[in-house]
Amino acid sequence: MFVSNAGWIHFHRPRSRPAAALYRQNGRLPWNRRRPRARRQNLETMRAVLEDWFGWDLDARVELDLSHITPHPEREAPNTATCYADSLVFPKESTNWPERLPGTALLWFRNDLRLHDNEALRLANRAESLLCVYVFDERYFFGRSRRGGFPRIGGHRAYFLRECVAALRQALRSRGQELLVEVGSPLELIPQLVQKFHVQHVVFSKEVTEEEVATENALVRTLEQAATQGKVSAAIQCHAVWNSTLIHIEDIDYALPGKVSPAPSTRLARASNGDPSSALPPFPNTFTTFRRQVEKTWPVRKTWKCPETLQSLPAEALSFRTVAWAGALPIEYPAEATRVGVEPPKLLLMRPFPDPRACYDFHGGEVMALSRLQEWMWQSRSLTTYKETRNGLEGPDYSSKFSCFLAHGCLSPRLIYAQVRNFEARLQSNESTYWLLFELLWRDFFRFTAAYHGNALFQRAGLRHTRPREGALGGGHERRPRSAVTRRREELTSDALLEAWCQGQTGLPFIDAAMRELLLTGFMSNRARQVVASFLVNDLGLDWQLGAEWFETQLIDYDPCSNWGNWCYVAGVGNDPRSGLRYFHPLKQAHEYDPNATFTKRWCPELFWADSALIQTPWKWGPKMQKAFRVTLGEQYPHPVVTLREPGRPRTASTKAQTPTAVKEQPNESI
Ligand SMILES: Cc1cc2nc3c(=O)[nH]c(=O)nc-3n(C[C@H](O)[C@H](O)[C@H](O)COP(=O)(O)OP(=O)(O)OC[C@H]3O[C@@H](n4cnc5c(N)ncnc54)[C@H](O)[C@@H]3O)c2cc1C
Repeated sequence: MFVSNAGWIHFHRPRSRPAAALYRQNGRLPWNRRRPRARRQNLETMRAVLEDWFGWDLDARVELDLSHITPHPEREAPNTATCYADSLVFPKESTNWPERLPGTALLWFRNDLRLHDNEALRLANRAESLLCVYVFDERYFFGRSRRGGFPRIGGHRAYFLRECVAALRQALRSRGQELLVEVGSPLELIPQLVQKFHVQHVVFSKEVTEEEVATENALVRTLEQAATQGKVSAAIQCHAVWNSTLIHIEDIDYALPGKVSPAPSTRLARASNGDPSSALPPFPNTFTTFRRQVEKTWPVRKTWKCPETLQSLPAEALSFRTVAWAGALPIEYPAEATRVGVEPPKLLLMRPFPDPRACYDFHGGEVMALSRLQEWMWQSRSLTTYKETRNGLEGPDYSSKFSCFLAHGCLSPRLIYAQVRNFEARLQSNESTYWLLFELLWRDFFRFTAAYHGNALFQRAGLRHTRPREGALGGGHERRPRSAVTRRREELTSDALLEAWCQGQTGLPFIDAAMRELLLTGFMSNRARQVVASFLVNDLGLDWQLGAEWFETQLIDYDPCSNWGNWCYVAGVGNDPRSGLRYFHPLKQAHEYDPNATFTKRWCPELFWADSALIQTPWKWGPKMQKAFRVTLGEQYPHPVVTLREPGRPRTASTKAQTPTAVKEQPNESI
């Protein structure tokens, strides 16, 4: 496969296929250097053709090496050091870190898979030698969610994560370092490495959610125990570094567990159990209070640039650089997987078939993240219209698509901030440029909220500590005489309803389109997320935790704080100043955000012939209409699992009492 000077992508044909068939299939694809989208589509087609040749095992057997294709000049991956040189300056000292760390530091990469603005790396690099480690945590790869029993991590995210780790390893190698990759439990593996390489400092980025904090604390306990038994150095120290938010936890005046001042470089056990009963006020319940306080001064620290060279590997580790001991990026699950009796796991780290309808071709890694930042902000200048387009559903540029990179730590939120300020100073400052920062504050807010409320975020009662209404059929329902359709709803069990929702088979085209997009690509727009979440809670009357768990499985950009925080919010158990559930009427939302039904038809192609004005209410189609639209309900497309009240019709007194508040956008509060 190569790109000719004329800009055509040529495929070599595998010999095993008849030449005529292949020629029809591949031929030549135009690769227009001036049109990145066209190029992307061609690359997608190319991938699809290759997938077809090699079947579903493409990624396992053949690594698509596109590096020899000359990159499009506009899409060229920027070099962190040069491209953003003016915003990447050394920040004020974050904490009271020591100038030097004696001995070897082990840097455990978690959701901070980048070199730029990575404070954990910065601290670890002060040691005499540095050992970088990433562990594919078996708990997520083999585990199941608590209520729904879904896999904790699905194929889309697993593949993206693998790309992020591969890119990190590449970046470290280019600076004379190495990334040791392991699969298993960090609680077992890290102490082993500490012992083997005589590590004195274990450095990692601080997380805030239940499981991750439990892991951190357990690791500290294990190391302390090992130290008392003489297995590891008695001077072993753990350093948990705050690394993930726009606003540093130390720079907001709220009492939060995890606040580490005044002595951050102490044992984690002391550090992570900050005292919430200190003199500082508690973290606010509402976003507005938090935002106003932050916006008074915007205390965003400057970003930190990674040095060109890093400390060397410990002497004992130098030998593993060229041997398999450095760990292979797992394409398939390790043999031990069969021991725990999980289903064939090899699919999970492989990319599901890349759907050419996806709004964006997500690839993990720091370079891809910086490239996206460059492309979206500076080249297409989509930032200038972000506020107007952010509720879109289709295409790469209606929103930034930064979330996937932020969730895995390939992109620093402070770098985005610096770039926005740069953009405002050089090109344009308007409501849209502000709004991106506003959304990043929502991300921070959910993270601090998770830190403050701890486990409550994952409980059914959420942050309100009140029980949500049990199985209530929300405000979308009209009390009508029973029809065939409403009977169907009653006959369906909760499991069947959940299954229909997850698979995009509810019979409500807009909902199905969004859920199929999630299933097939691992991404869904913010607007669609709100609508499908509201539908699950209010219209299907299902437990919101099941929805949150399904999102956890599917989303590439899964972030426990943003996901569970938003779900709590929609389910009415979060920190929404308005009481009650938030209701997004699916029909109203469809008419408003997908008026021509292009999004719906893209993901529900069986409804392609349906009239755009009628497509959202298939239960109203009589036999003649079904014939005209070339679809038979119950065959090509399912009957709806619920019937919905027409939007805008006044509610009766009896339904009013039960119904959740329909969402009326409040510009200063809406997410
Ligand atoms: C039910 C539900 C579940 C969600 N789960 C996740 C999740 O697991 N991970 C995740 O990153 N986001 C989640 N979100 C928030 C939001 O939908 C995504 O961040 C956004 O769609 C990502 O696309 P983008 O990067 O193009 O967003 P943009 O509109 O370009 O926003 C820029 C950035 O701001 C932040 N942001 C925007 N909206 C929100 C929000 N509502 N809450 C928190 N941060 C926000 C994100 O970091 C995002 O990357 C969820 C929203 C809902 C309603």
